Amino acid sequence: MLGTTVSPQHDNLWQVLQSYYQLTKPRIIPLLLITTAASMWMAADGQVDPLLLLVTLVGGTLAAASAQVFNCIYDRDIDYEMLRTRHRPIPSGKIQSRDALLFGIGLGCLSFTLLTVFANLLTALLAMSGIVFYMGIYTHLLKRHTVQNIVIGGAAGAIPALVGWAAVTGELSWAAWLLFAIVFLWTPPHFWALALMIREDYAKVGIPMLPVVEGEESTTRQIWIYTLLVVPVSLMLIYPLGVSGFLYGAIAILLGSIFLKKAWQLLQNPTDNQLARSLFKYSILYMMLLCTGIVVDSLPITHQLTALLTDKVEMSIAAMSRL
Ligand code: HEM
Ligand SMILES: CC(C)=CCC/C(C)=C/CC/C(C)=C/COP(=O)(O)OP(=O)(O)O
Repeated sequence: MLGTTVSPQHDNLWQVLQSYYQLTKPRIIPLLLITTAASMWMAADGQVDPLLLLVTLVGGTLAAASAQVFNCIYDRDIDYEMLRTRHRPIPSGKIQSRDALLFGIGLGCLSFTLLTVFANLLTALLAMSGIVFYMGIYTHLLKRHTVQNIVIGGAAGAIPALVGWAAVTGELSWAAWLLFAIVFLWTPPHFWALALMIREDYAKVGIPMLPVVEGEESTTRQIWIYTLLVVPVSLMLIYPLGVSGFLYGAIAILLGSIFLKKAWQLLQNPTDNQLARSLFKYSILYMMLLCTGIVVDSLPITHQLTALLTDKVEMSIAAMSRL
């Protein structure tokens, strides 16, 4: 049954368009796309075909939007109950579930067609698997039933990294799976920091998010463990995989140190909402800058500058050893 929680309001065209836009949870999509783009640059050794980049990012946007629309339909009952989400288009009565369903299907079909025609079938299938995983596994099976919901469900959010690699190469490789692993391990600190701030909302609707079920101390301990894991895993792009270099390494170490410091501070003060907010905001900046680091590191100009610098250092060492 696809009835709405509140009877639909009649708005002008602009308001209707805005409501459909809001239904796609648009604020999250850019970061998903940044992981796709980073993966594409890495796969293409810094030289990405601009048309393929555009098509993949548009296809990825449509797929993520479709997934979010289905999630909004399925979760309309709890979205209506929670303060953070009750203004969303379905619980607030601006869009009917039936119309949203057609919109979500349309977005998914467009994405599949675009990616199949202009990228390749693997890319399109991966994007569709993102929709199925987010909707079927995370939203339906896990979110309301297990405290591990976002750990396993986090795999959906990591799929865009695979999409980017597949678009460039037509296959998957260790590097693609490593970027997947970085996003996967990053998701628990990202989400639990936020969940610490809004646990009452989740408790009210009976969603078993970790801070609700196990409390602040256990949550901050698990945030710390995942942060401890994500930092060394981010460095594996340099060794053993050898797909990123010194510049990325410096960026990953700097960003990772700040991530660890913030997670450690929260571990020492599990009830401090300001620290949780700061970690949540930083988690977004971390992923944004880490992916930017991957892109910049992959550029031919960076390779040339690194080679030049290495030559100079080697020459200086040779000159000093002759003295
Ligand atoms: C299971 C995995 C995830 C869960 C449960 C989750 C949950 C959330 C929630 C509840 C918010 C607050 C949104 C709001 O206030 O409406 C949020 C914000 C955000 N998430 Fe995640 N997230 C997950 C994975 C990801 C991934 C993989 C990315 C991108 C790589 C991402 C990027 C963002 C961004 C950029 C924001 C901030 C949006 C804003 O500006 O308000 N999230 N996340
Ligand atoms: C390739 C592809 C299409 C991948 C799908 C990626 C995707 C849509 C990830 C979303 C991750 C996310 C923000 C989950 C929050 O859901 P929630 O239901 O817990 O959030 P809410 O409480 O704000 O509703």
